[in-house]
Amino acid sequence: MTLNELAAQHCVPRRGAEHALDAAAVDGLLAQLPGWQRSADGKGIVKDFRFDDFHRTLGFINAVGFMANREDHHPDLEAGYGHCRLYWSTHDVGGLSLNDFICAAKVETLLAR
Ligand SMILES: C[C@H](O)[C@H](O)[C@H]1CNC2=NC(N)=NC(=O)C2=N1
Repeated sequence: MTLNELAAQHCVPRRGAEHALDAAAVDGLLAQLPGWQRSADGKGIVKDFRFDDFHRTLGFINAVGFMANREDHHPDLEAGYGHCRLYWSTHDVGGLSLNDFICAAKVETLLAR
């Protein structure tokens, strides 16, 4: 699946370990997402986004937050003056589901220009 095909999908509720993606599926999807990596805990994917100043960082956070509410799928955020680290994981699955990759792809399209 390409980045644009991922970004065109919408999250659906995914609950239970049967929705967890295996290592090969995660590798295949990560290959479509520039700069995204597995998190240290192995249960998520992360990327740190850099911005020139605080208001650009906050604008990004607000755009991500709006999308996340629409999708009912929410990232962990860690931010400072010029950066925001996003962490996507599916709590209801206890690891990575397709929802995490759909949202990561949507973040990439938010930034595309
Ligand atoms: C009912 C609703 O779909 C769930 O509570 C959603 C809300 N947002 C969520 N966000 C994330 N990151 N993981 C989830 O499992 C999750 N579950």
